[in-house]
Amino acid sequence: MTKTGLILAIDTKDYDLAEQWAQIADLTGQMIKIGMEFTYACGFDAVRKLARGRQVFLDLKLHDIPNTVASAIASLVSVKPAMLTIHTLGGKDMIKAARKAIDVNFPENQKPLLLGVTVLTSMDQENLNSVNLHTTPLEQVMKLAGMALDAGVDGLVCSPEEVATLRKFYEDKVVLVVPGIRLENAKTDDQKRIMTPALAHKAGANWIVVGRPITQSANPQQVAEEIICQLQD
Ligand SMILES: O=c1ccn([C@@H]2O[C@H](COP(=O)(O)O)[C@@H](O)[C@H]2O)c(=O)[nH]1
Repeated sequence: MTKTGLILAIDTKDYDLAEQWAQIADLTGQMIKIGMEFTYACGFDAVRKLARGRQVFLDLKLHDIPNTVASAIASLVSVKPAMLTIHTLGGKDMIKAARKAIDVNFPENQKPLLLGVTVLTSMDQENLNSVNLHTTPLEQVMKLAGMALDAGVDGLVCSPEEVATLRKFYEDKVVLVVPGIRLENAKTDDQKRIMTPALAHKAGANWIVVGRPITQSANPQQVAEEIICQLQD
């Protein structure tokens, strides 16, 4: 069975709260995810400060022309992220430029994994249709996955619903990072393609990403520990 780790999503505009959550992640041995909310609100000095001494997934979901994405990635070296994201919908030229930017700019032992976001976990069939995509989420994820892996990503961000198919097809040749995790299998917010931690682990996720179910709970550390228990075989 694939080993699954927990990544805590630090989605807040408040530096002190981010530090409190990151310390819970430190105690339970988790990686932290820094995304747009914290970065835009607190700035890059704060990102570097929060990242210092920690394993960081920098989830900025870059999506622009190849030259701009490559230049942006070159500016992220000082954060020393373990993983970073681009949108696969940026296309193969953008992905190849991102690959090259990592290979050229990051020191050999500090190259982050390049992850391609496939179909956002907040999108269901209706949402796909609304952007004129008349495929199922699974078909769209598989199509983007093939293109993105050919173009040079190390792994994919997908919903738990696609993990088993991707794992069967690519075996252990791809890193699968999986948000859309909910403690109950019931849709209550913006996440549409969801699963519990235990089921995402069984399906073959390398990492699950969890934010609000931990950070908005009455006892974040306890919930994090309970989730980690669900990831044991
Ligand atoms: O398809 C995607 C890609 C990224 N995310 C990010 O993961 C976390 C999930 O947080 P929750 O509070 O557990 O919903 C959040 O930072 C998203 O930006 C995603 O949800 N789906």
